[in-house]
Amino acid sequence: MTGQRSPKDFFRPLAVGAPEPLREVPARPSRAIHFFDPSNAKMAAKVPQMVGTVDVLLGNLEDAVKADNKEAARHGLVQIARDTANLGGGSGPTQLWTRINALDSPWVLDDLTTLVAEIGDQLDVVMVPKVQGAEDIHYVDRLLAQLEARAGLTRPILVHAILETARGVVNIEEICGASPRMQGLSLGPADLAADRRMKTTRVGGGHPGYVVREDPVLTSDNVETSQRRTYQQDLWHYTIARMVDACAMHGIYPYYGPFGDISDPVACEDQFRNAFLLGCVGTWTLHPSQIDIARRVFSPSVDDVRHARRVVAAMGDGTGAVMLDGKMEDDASLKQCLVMVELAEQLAGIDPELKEQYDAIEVDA
Ligand SMILES: CCC(=O)SCCNC(=O)CCNC(=O)[C@H](O)C(C)(C)COP(=O)(O)OP(=O)(O)OC[C@H]1O[C@@H](n2cnc3c(N)ncnc32)[C@H](O)[C@@H]1OP(=O)(O)O
Ligand SMILES: O=CC(=O)O
Ligand SMILES: [Mg+2]
Repeated sequence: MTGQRSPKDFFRPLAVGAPEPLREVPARPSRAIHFFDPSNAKMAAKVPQMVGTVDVLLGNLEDAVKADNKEAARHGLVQIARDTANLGGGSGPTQLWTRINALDSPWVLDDLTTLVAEIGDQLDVVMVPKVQGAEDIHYVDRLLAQLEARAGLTRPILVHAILETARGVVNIEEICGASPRMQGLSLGPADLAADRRMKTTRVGGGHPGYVVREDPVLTSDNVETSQRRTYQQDLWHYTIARMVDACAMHGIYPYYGPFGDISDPVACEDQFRNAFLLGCVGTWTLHPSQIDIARRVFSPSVDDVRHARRVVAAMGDGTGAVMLDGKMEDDASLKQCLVMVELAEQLAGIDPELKEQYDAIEVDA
């Protein structure tokens, strides 16, 4: 593809002395990417006690941080990273991510140069907002390599793109394949709605006007018999499905993004679950009350793990077809079950409560 590196150069470091790019993106649990504003003293004070209780802590520098607080947020993040034990750095229970300012903003260059120099060894992933195409990833890729080399880092910092422009959606495959640093994509429903000129005013979630109405049921005299019910549809289905395919094709991870109605945990849970079922591995949490919802939704249920283990056991060498509870299982349903079993194993490795629940599962033949 035009502008892409040739296969032989794809995994070469982009600066002398920069760490070797990874061949495979590590599958680290990231059910909740928890956003905090490092310039907000109350939020910042809560961060140390959140380590170990949430998969990812993300110091947000972009939207939702007031322009006057941009520098305080950047320096606040450096301070928090330095002062908080076991935060980020490729191992440990909680990763450290940041969302930098947009690439055309007056703040982004200082965001990257400061953060990589000061806390690059702790920073696991840099989330880049409003990514339009591969050129944005190429810019960040080269700059990160130069900064990593200067800082003497031995582990590459990964890059995550937010899909929040129409052009970004159109260019989704080239964005995912633009660099071995690409870790994943998040849906940015608020900016995406604005960029598409959708007629919504919400941050993610559904809309009562986006419905399908059932057909009229008529009597023999052509009179409608009852009220026609409507069914609310998911505004984000198309975009999330595209993200899931593009990410799976490139071996990287898709995430739902923000759900802004903090006071509606039920709808939040539904939106997160739709994304989980379609293939997303996690979501953003904007308020502490959303963390448990994300953790619950993006961890396979005990019933699903029990069923998946039963199918794996019944399928023996993994070929052929068997009947379980009146349903046919074969190589393809086995592969789905293995996704569930592997995710459960991975999560049990970092979540003692889940480990206990999964370990207690008894599988009958
Ligand atoms: C729209 C597209 C996007 O870009 S979404 C991503 C950008 N937005 C964000 O990052 C928003 C992050 N969240 C927030 O700013 C706050 O949670 C908002 C939504 C403003 C609500 O804050 P507030 O009114 O203080 O809520 P509250 O009174 O219920 O808070 C209770 C205590 O919890 C704290 N808290 C709040 N949010 C967080 C958070 N994200 N991380 C850590 N702590 C948080 C509050 O400071 C408050 O603390 P305390 O009990 O007063 O000490
Ligand atoms: O940044 C997120 C969005 O929804 O916009
Ligand atoms: Mg946005």
